[in-house]
Amino acid sequence: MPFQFQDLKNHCPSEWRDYIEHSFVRQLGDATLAGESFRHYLKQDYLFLIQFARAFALAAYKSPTLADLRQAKDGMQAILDTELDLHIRYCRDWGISEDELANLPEARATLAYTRYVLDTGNRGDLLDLHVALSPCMVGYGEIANWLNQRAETIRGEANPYDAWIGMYESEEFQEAMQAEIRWLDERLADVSPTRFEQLTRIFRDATRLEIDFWEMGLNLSD
Ligand SMILES: Cc1ncc(C[n+]2csc(CCO)c2C)c(N)n1
Repeated sequence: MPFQFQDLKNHCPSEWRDYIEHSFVRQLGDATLAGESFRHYLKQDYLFLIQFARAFALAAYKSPTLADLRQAKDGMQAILDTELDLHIRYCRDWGISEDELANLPEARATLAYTRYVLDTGNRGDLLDLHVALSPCMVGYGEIANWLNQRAETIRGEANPYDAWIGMYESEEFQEAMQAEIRWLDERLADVSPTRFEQLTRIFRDATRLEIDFWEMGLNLSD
């Protein structure tokens, strides 16, 4: 039986659920999340995005084929040329200036997660790195879909977090998420059970670090 991305989730169902259905996510959906928590999250997410651009640069270095190299370059370019600018504008709407963003210290949860991903990529190969990136690449799309099928979720102007959900439910983002799943399904089909066990550990750890990122937002921890 070839392995698939779905098998990674099946190997840590409680961690995956705790990430997707986290209190931060629920409160964001039903519009009860404290603005202060969301602002803390947004500020740290700016720093997170910068480190993720580095992770795509590492993916380029670790690319065995031209197609992989181009894919890594596109990922880095998307963050540097589009997403960071969008994020800066979004932060401004929430009262966070570019100057403030430029002088932020990294919270421990941001440090732990991003450096874990970079270290996993450094030690391993491109598949290890993609598995470490996958809770980020796939989870946010799943979160938007989970929120949309939840009765308690409020959409539209009554929810100040509506634009956040809108970003990750967008066709463009959902397509990028599916492309990542297809890439992983192709590679995972060829791995041995032992190799799959190693990859499961990486997936579980990265998912736990996503949970910590939500916790950091809720608790305003640095
Ligand atoms: C903690 C945290 N986890 C995941 C994402 C989502 N995300 C960040 S970079 C990226 C790749 C797209 O170019 C995606 C999907 C986030 N923003 N913050």
